[in-house]
This record gives sequence, C-alpha cells and structure tokens, in this order.
Amino acid sequence: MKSPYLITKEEIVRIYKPVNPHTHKGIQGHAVIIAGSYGKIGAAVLASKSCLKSGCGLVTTFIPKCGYQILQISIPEVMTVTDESINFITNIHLPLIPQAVGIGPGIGKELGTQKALFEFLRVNKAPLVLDADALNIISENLSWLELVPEDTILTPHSKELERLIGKWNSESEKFQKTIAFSEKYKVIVVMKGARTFTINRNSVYENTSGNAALATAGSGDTLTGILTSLLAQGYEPKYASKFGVYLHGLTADIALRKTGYESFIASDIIKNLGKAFLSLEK
Ligand SMILES: NC(=O)C1=CN([C@@H]2O[C@H](COP(=O)(O)OP(=O)(O)OC[C@H]3O[C@@H](n4cnc5c(N)ncnc54)[C@H](OP(=O)(O)O)[C@@H]3O)[C@@H](O)[C@H]2O)[C@@H](O)CC1
Ligand SMILES: Nc1ncnc2c1ncn2[C@@H]1O[C@H](COP(=O)(O)OP(=O)(O)O)[C@@H](O)[C@H]1O
Ligand SMILES: [Mg+2]
Repeated sequence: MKSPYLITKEEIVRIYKPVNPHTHKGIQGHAVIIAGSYGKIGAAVLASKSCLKSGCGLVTTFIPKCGYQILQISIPEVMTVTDESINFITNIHLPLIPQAVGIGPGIGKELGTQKALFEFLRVNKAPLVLDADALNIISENLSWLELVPEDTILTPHSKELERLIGKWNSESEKFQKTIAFSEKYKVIVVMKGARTFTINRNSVYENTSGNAALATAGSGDTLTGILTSLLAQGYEPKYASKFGVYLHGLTADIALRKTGYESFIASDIIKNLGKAFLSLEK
C-alpha cells in the first residue's frame, strides 16, 4: 500500500466553501437523518443536532414514535417524521425530497427495520451516509450495496468494518480488503478509530485532527450528522468525507483545554462546531 495522504488544515481550508451572504435555508440544503429506536433516541438527537449545526438549512429526522417528544423538545429546530411503529423503524416514508440522507445510528437490527432499510435503499436517490446498524444489517446482505448511490459514505468503527469485510490478519490486509471493498461497491469507507482513514478506491487519506477525548458514546453518531450536512450543502462525497472527519476531530482539539479527556462528551463535539468552522476562515 502507498503511504496515506494526510488530511491537513491547508487542504480543508481549500475545500471549505464559506456561507454566501445571499443564501437562504432552502439553498443551504435539506438533510434527512434516519435514526433511533427505543433506548437509543439519543443517537438520533446527536446526529440531528450535529447535522443542523454543520450548516445545512433544514433537517428532518425520521424516528420511531417513542422518540417524538424527546426529539422535538431536545432540538426544536429539527422537523420530525415518525414511523407507525412505537419502538423501532418499520417503514421509512419521507414527505420531501432530501439533498442528503444519513441512516443507521441507533436503529437496531429488528427484522422490520431490516426490511425498511432495504425498501429505503431501493427508492433512495439522494447522497447517502451509512453508519452503525445500517452497516450491521448490510453486512449480512452485501448485495444491497449495489442499490446505493455511487460514492455513498460508510463510517464503520473497527468492529463494524470487520462485519463488512471479514477478519484480517494484519494492518496491511485490513487496508487491502477495505480498498477492494471500496472499489467493488464504488463507495467511500471512513475507517474510524484512534486514527481515522478515509478510503476512496485505492486512495487512502489519514485524518490529522482529533484525540482520545472522542472515545465517548455518541461520538460517531455526531460524525454521521456532520457528513450528512456537508453532503446536503452540495459538497461532493470525496470532499465531504475528508472535511467531515477533519471538523469532527477539530472540535475535540479545540475543546480539550476546557474539558480534558475525561469530561468531554459527544455534545461537546456539537458545542464546538462553531469554533471549528471559524478556525478555517482565512
Ligand atoms: N446515546 C445513544 O443512543 C447511543 C447509541 N449508540 C448506538 O448503539 C448501537 C451500537 O453501537 P456500538 O458501536 O456501541 O456497538 P457495536 O457495533 O457492537 O460495537 C461495539 C464494539 O465494537 C468494538 N470496537 C472495536 N474497535 C472499536 C472502536 N474503535 N470504536 C468502537 N467500538 C470498537 C468493541 O468491541 P471489543 O473491542 O471490546 O471487542 C465494542 O464493544 C449503534 O446503533 C449506535 O449508533 C451508540 O452510538 C452509543 C450512544
Ligand atoms: N482514541 C481516539 N482518538 C481519536 N478519535 C477517536 C478515538 N476513539 C474514538 N475516536 C473517534 O470517535 C468516533 C467513535 O465512533 P463510534 O464508535 O461509531 O461511536 P458511537 O457509535 O458511540 O457514536 C469515531 O469518529 C472515532 O474515530
Ligand atoms: Mg457508531
């Protein structure tokens, strides 16, 4: 394997498109987050809030009924559409055409949710982020990846990656298998971990921001929201995937002085998104 390209601040500053003063919320993009099940509505809250706080104009979140009040009270800026089922997602129906969709955090693996994911993948045309249980379900149905838009972004942590590509015997085999997977299915794989690598076909990019404070519940759910927001704003997946992981890591680098490693939580990622964007302005 070639040595990875580093995702540096200089490159991200070139990718970053500051907000046009004449824009409006319709132009900023409408993102959809499909997330949550009973006991894991927090994943939907975190993904939705990070999505809205990363610059898209509108966010609609699709959740099972049990999450309705939680979501509306936690984030009044986000619109909510509920499934007919109370505890988990069974039938994804969206009253809009989204500019991007992020699906998977906290959805679980109930049979009804698996069917709903399949039906959704069959009809969806919007740029897509697949995370968490969406990946776990797809691991058992890899042919479903033939349904997703080219350059869909997958964000597995190492266990989820193993479910997708199978076990590896060395680091280099892990990269080889992930590159082959990215090529076969024409997707971008963000291999999350203490070091995060973005694999786009045979190109490997290593993120240079972030620290161990990110090792906390919901940290990946917020990354899904950030990536979905960038896609909804029109960033191409090859740029959104690098920009998103860099911004996500940057929030932890900014927050660390105040929170230390121990008290940093996923909500601190969201809280520091503003400072992260500001630090990219020339
Ligand atoms: N508030 C909420 O609503 C929250 C909801 N959430 C939702 O819960 C669902 C389950 O998600 P999950 O990721 O916790 O479970 P799972 O896929 O079994 O993986 C966990 C196992 O993987 C391993 N592991 C190895 N390397 C790793 C790494 N770098 N990063 C992470 N793990 C790594 C490690 O195993 P070990 O190394 O111990 O063998 C570990 O035991 C999912 O839908 C998610 O969105 C969460 O976001 C939390 C907040
Ligand atoms: N030690 C670490 N250093 C830097 N980043 C980390 C570290 N541990 C975890 N992360 C980052 O935190 C996020 C964790 O994602 P994930 O495991 O999906 O969390 P969750 O499912 O709880 O939301 C990933 O972006 C990962 O790269
Ligand atoms: Mg996760």
